[in-house]
Amino acid sequence: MSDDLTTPQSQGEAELAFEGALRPKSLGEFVGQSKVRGQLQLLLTAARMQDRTADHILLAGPPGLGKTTLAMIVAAESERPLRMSSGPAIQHAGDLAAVLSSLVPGEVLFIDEIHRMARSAEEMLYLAMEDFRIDIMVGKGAGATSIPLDLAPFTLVGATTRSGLLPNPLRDRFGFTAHLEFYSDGELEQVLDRAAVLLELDIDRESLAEIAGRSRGTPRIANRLLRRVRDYALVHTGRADLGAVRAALELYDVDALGLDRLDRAVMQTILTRFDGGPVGLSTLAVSVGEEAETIESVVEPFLVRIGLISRTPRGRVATPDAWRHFGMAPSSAPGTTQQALFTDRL
Ligand SMILES: Nc1ncnc2c1ncn2[C@@H]1O[C@H](COP(=O)(O)OP(=O)(O)OP(=O)(O)O)[C@@H](O)[C@H]1O
Ligand SMILES: [Mg+2]
Repeated sequence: MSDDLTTPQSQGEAELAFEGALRPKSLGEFVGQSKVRGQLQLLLTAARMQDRTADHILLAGPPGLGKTTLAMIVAAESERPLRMSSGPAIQHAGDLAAVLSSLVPGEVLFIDEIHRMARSAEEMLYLAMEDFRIDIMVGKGAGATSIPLDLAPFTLVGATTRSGLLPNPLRDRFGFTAHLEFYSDGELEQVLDRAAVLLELDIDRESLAEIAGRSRGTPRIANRLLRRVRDYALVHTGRADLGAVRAALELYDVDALGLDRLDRAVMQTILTRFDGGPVGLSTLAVSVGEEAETIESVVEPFLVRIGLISRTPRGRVATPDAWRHFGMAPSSAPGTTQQALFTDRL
């Protein structure tokens, strides 16, 4: 991925430390996602009333919307210890067996990017989730035997940016799937307001609204832009006002809609190379030199949400708003790029 200010993925250690400091610690502090919050609250309260471990929870949604934060909150609210792992770290069933067999009763196990776990581990996880038991294979070939091992009851919290990639048997074993949505500008203002207090930054409402509007519906980006505005105020203007916000965001190429370089590259490609579309996902990915997965899970959901592209059975199409935002007019001779039109992977 690029290192643009508006990529929703986390960028390095400094940002991780910063995120840790700003992470809400309870459901009450968690801004927005009111539906998901209500659903989680009920599930956790019921478990607590019966003094049992909560059902397994799957958190699905684009990067930076609060999946890791919610996993930590689940553990904190249920007053249980939290173990953190991730799909890429579980490349063999043995990796998972080691984690599962060392859990203490009631522990919350967070597996980030769960769609990237090894297949063999996935199968072990089915049994573990359902019966709190795993079968450990010993030996090879005809002499191989499986030894059953009982596990302490645990709550699995899985996070994924690609819930479509999860096999059905795994998805079905979660008691609840939370689909996180992009945040409204008003909600992002609340996120920023809270962050400004924690950063001891004096900033007015108008400025917060301006940052919120350019944050791609994503708290991680909102917080990152706020940091750059803080820098700008420190170095140049002495205070974080609308002038500082506009100048800082212009300096970092964040446009009025919060589009970043990759968003713009995708839009320009659809508009100019493909005459507004329709164009298929993999053709688009090749054209902008980015992986189809990134386009599909990071770029496209946001562009669809703000109404710049729509998905049709024949591929991605630019909307009239898109032509307007980029100051272009639809080509008067549609079909001139027909030979470049593919409708793969709709
Ligand atoms: N609802 C929220 N209220 C306040 N701050 C939030 C909220 N959601 C996320 N944040 C902030 O955004 C940052 C990123 O959130 P988080 O790390 O939980 O995202 P994520 O969904 O796990 O992203 P990824 O898919 O990249 O792992 C957090 O550090 C936190 O400061
Ligand atoms: Mg995360």
